[in-house]
Amino acid sequence: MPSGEPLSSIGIKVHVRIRPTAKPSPMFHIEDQTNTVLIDLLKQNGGGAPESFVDQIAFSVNSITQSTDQSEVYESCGRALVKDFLEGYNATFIAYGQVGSGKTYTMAGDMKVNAHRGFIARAIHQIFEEKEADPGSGIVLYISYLEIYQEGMYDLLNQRSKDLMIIEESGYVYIRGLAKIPVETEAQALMCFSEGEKQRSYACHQINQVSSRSHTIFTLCMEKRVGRFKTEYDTVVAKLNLVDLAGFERLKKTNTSTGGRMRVEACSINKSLCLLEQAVYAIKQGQEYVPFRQSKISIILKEALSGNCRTELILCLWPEEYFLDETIKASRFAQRLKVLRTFSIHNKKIDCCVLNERRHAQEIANLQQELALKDALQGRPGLSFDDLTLENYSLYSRSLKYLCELNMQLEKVLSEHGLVEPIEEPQETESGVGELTNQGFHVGIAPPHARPHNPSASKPSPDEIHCSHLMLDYKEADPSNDVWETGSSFRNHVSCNITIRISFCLFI
Ligand SMILES: Nc1ncnc2c1ncn2[C@@H]1O[C@H](COP(=O)(O)OP(=O)(O)OP(=O)(O)O)[C@@H](O)[C@H]1O
Repeated sequence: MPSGEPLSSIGIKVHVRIRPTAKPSPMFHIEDQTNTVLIDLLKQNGGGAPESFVDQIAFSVNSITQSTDQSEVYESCGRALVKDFLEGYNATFIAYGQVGSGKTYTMAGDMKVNAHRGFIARAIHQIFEEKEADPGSGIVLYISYLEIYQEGMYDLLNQRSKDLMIIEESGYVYIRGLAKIPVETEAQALMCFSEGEKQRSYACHQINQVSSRSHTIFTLCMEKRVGRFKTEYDTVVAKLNLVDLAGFERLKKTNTSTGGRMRVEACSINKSLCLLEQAVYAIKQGQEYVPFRQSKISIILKEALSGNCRTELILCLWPEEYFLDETIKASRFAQRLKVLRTFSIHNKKIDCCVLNERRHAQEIANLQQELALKDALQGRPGLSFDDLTLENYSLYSRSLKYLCELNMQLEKVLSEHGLVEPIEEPQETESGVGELTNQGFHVGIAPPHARPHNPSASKPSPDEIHCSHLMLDYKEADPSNDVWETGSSFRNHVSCNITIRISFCLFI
């Protein structure tokens, strides 16, 4: 993909991961060839007993895996997205499903056993592998770890953090106060992740012994320098969000229906997921107003759902009879999400030099306008400043500086040798060829200050613009010798009988 080229819209990918279960439902099927999840529905017979499996709902997805092998799942669902991130594209990977379906197992896994490490540790490994393989790429990485617990936002990498605030600026969402920890090695990054994990809110209930009570977003930000002077844009930046959503739960099934903290947590989780679903539905329907601001997780996922981001979702399913309703509900959400389209831009940060150049270009444009206005007022129409480009401008500024220095040098050297009188008031010379001999010709090359001007033409040609160099030639002051040397080594000849010629043409 050529740098800086925006991509056309891309669809959100949905992968399904089916967790192992002792009692799989006979009504749950998968069709590997077409990547379809099929669920049989019982037809109710006038409120009586179900007649037969007559209806079937089909959910088509991008891939389905029943593997318990973490590495296999990462290779098929994660590696490509992390590669996109390393190339400079924003990416988000979301784990979604009911409680106990395997979201945290997929994202975090078990850090103590290598083979059981989840998506986050594997992504970190892939990123540092790439960084180390190409030390010249200058990859710089930062980590943030955010938790949304009962609509409050907390920094898992800073225990003292209070409820953080979301800032939305020019369509981008930031979390004010969220730490961005620079990490140089894989070990440092894993350490950050493990420290954050320790701060997460978990609880034990009937369905899951270690159930997440919050949504978490582990973010890796990358800056990749691509050579300061090679191109205009020299830093590629990208963000990888790894999202472990809390699972929706039926209060009766988790046995948290009798009040207390876990019930409040469950209600908050269910509500936020329901609001996220509403936002997804609104985008899918093409509604003008999308209710992102109704919940923290919705607004944080705004970019992943409809902005500059490559987004993939892993739908974790637990295909037991007991959870069939939850399986259908989760599959419906994923199906809606799958039709959403985002876009993806190769993100580049403009460096200060370029910004300065742009500022100069703007300044020139403003000055040109002013000068044109002045000329018009003074009755000098027809002068054009179009050819004074940024390049010419810097050439001009350099010539000017050079001129001033040379002028002083020239005066000094010549007056030291008693060849000329020091010049108090520099003559204003706009253009032309001055000739200086050791006979005492007064020389003054004044820094031009009026405007880009060539007396011989109303509009300077680009060639003439390039003449704004000062030429310093010298030759032996022998009239028969017509060979001019160029350069400032006339200093060595000054005591001899030489002629110095200064030619310049400035558009001032
Ligand atoms: N694909 C899988 N292979 C092996 N074990 C799994 C798999 N998925 C889940 N498990 C096991 O099931 C249990 C529950 O998984 P996990 O905690 O990841 O669910 P969850 O969706 O994150 O639940 P919650 O929403 O309550 O946090 C864990 O003990 C985990 O090890």
